[in-house]
Amino acid sequence: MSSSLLLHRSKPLTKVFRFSWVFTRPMGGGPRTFPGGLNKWQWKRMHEKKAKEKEKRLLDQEKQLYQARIRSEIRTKLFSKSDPGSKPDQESTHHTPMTPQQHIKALADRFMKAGAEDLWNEDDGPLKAPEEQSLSIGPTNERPRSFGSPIDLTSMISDKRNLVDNNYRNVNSENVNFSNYVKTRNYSVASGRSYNTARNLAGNVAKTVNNSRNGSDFVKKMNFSRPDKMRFSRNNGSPGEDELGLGTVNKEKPFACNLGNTRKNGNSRNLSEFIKKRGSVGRRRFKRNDSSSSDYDSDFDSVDVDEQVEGWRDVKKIGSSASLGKYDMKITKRVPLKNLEKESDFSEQVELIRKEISKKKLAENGEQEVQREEESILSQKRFDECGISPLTVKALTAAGYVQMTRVQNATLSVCLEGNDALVKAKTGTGKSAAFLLPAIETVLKAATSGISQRVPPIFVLILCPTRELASQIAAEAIAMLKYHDGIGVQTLVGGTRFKVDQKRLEADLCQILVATPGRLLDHIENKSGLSVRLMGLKMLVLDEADHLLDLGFRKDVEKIVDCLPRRRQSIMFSATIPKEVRRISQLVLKREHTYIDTVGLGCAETPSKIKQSCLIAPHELHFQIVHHLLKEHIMEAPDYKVIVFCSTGMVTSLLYLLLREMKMNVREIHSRKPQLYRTRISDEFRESKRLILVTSDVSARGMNYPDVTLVVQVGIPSNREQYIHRLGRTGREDKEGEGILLLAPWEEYFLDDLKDLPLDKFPSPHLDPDSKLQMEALMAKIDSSVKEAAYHAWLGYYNSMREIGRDKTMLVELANIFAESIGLQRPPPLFRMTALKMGLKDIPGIRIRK
Ligand SMILES: Nc1ncnc2c1ncn2[C@@H]1O[C@H](COP(=O)(O)OP(=O)(O)OP(=O)(O)O)[C@@H](O)[C@H]1O
Repeated sequence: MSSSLLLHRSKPLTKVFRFSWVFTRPMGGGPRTFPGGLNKWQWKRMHEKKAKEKEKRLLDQEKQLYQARIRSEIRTKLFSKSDPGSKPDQESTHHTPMTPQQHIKALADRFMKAGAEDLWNEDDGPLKAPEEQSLSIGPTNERPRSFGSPIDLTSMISDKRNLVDNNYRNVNSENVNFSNYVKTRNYSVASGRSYNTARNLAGNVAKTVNNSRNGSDFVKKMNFSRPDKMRFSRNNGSPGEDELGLGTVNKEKPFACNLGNTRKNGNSRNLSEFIKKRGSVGRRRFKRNDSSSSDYDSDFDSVDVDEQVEGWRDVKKIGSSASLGKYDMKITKRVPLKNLEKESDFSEQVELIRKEISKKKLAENGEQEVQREEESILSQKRFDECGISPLTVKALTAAGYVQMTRVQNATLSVCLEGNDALVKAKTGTGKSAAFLLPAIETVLKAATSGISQRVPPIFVLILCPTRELASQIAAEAIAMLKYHDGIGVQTLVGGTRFKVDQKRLEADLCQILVATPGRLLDHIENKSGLSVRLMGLKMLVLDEADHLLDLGFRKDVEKIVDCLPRRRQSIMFSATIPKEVRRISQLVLKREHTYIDTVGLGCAETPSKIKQSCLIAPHELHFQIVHHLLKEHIMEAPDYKVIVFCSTGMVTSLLYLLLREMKMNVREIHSRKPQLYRTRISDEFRESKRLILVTSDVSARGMNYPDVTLVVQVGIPSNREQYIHRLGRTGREDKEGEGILLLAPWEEYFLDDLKDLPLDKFPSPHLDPDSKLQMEALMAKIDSSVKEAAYHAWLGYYNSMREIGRDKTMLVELANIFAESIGLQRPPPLFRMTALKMGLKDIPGIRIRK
């Protein structure tokens, strides 16, 4: 498949149907007038027509898919034969989960209907075999058709025996055998046209037999072995009755077909019988050879070799039709009649085949190249080819960016044209630059428009969910603006002093503002002058768009959007865009926006180079297991860089303290920490190796810490999207990575949400009893206030999970086991109000603070 990029321009309904919805309701009846002033029948006909067109379109698509499949099947066969070292068919093709055969059968099943007749390629030959072309066998065509100079096997043997001997191996190994192919596809024919095929084939046999007195010798000399099964049968040639089971061929010598074996099959009449009835030539010949089945082999083999050698193109055609099995209605045109007309020159033919095969091989290598390109996040396009400012290109080059990533390539032109866009691309594929580049161009364009304004406008507003991410985006923007003068980038995030922000905004240049929604809204609502500056806004960017439209942020985002000018461009980016987000994206985007999905339908949303696995173990063992996993990983990867995600800030803090006690090189980031500390740790982790970061979801999205070797997720993530984003902190920029999800047995249901992702089962680790004791001893050293806070946070987090939150008794039981496992003698009490709000007031096991 070419690029998995999907471009879809959402169009408003009004574009499709520009009708006024006028319904005139007659007494007791349905509407008389339909949209567009159509009457009931016109309306109905219009819909029928549309439905037919749609069906035809779908059929066409399936047809193309089907044909491509056939071609790839043939290719696979060709090269698995040509390359002795290659893997067998099943392995060499990558069509999962269906095997190619299953897929073809499935597609063929769908063509079991009228309309499938036009399935063939143009070059497959005429729809009906012209009368003069068909081989006459049987009462209607008594005389065999003239094929020009018949193939003289005797002379061929004498002249070309060496060549044949030499080339047979090539032909045998490199070419697809018709019969073999037929066998693979379970070829059987169920129509009058298929009967022609039988006649042609039979005639072909007969002709060759007739013209080659030494046919059997020839075959013997070629050392053709007897095939294991070969079956031909037909019923009178009438449509629907005729059945030609073009049987199987010896696997070693695929050109060899055993007519002798055919006769053993009681269900089908064999070819010799068939020929006896239908053609005198065939009858005479087959009678003579009746005593020796190998001769029959020989006779047929020679024809088959002949066919193979004369043009393997026809193999392709035949392959296609054969693959339709009994559903095929157009066998006639598949008969490679014209091949029989020419006198064959073995050497030329073999040469031809060789050329064809090497051409195919080249094409296949090209395909592999394309596949490699598709796997890479980089596109073929360079930044200096995409029409952005040369100064930006210079800065990009200085930062080591030369080629665009695929998402950048896919989105840049759309964004530069001023369209609204919703963009989905895997984690670590360069989405930040994909929106920063058009943002910079927007500023450059707006700045040169020359309208002097009293207050300097902010041209681009970038919203993102976390403070660290805002800083990271601002830093990347500043790097891209390295050679541009007079363009300022600023951040507005929580955790800093409001007044300081305000002064900074007034004093320094700010055409691009990167902000978290809460703090930005504070500034807007405090009438700090920011709203006026935002009235000049040209572009709004939502990074981690799905998260910003989550319940936690949506209200703030809506309020912010309400304060922005309507004439603006809006673009939204994320690695995950669930359906609900697409639906509500019009809170921000114009209805006519472009949806760009570089992940592709049906493809895993996680980077392919991340090894993902899941480990199921009781909650109370989780900390011990994390320690074990870290130890193992550090031994395997000396330059380790690990992120451990915990469900809440306080649990993060507890695990951090415990790992620190265990002498691991560890840091923590979560929302309970002061912003300065968070920034410092974030910067340190970005620069470091051999470091473990224990964090809550504040680091889950967008954070670009290079070369993270392992991500461990402890406990169930809040949803599938969060799992994907956390995991995406590793395996960025096409690098390898590993992710382990650690779940309690009751959390296993979550795996249902990940069933389309390539998760393996992680083997249960052997936990060292000594380390358990050591851990208990160290846990005892940790301040109990931290443990109590962790217990409360744990309870709060899981209480908000629908699945467990409903069963309060169970929840409290599990929470109390957790409390015990972290060394709390008794579960810490809750405030009455808190317990009430959580619905836990009267649940056994919950203690209420007096
Ligand atoms: N054209 C490019 N050439 C080389 N490297 C690039 C290019 N564009 C981006 N990168 C690098 O790719 C890495 C990931 O980029 P970025 O953080 O923008 O990914 P992302 O898609 O936004 O990830 P996430 O979904 O996690 O937010 C960064 O280190 C960035 O420097």
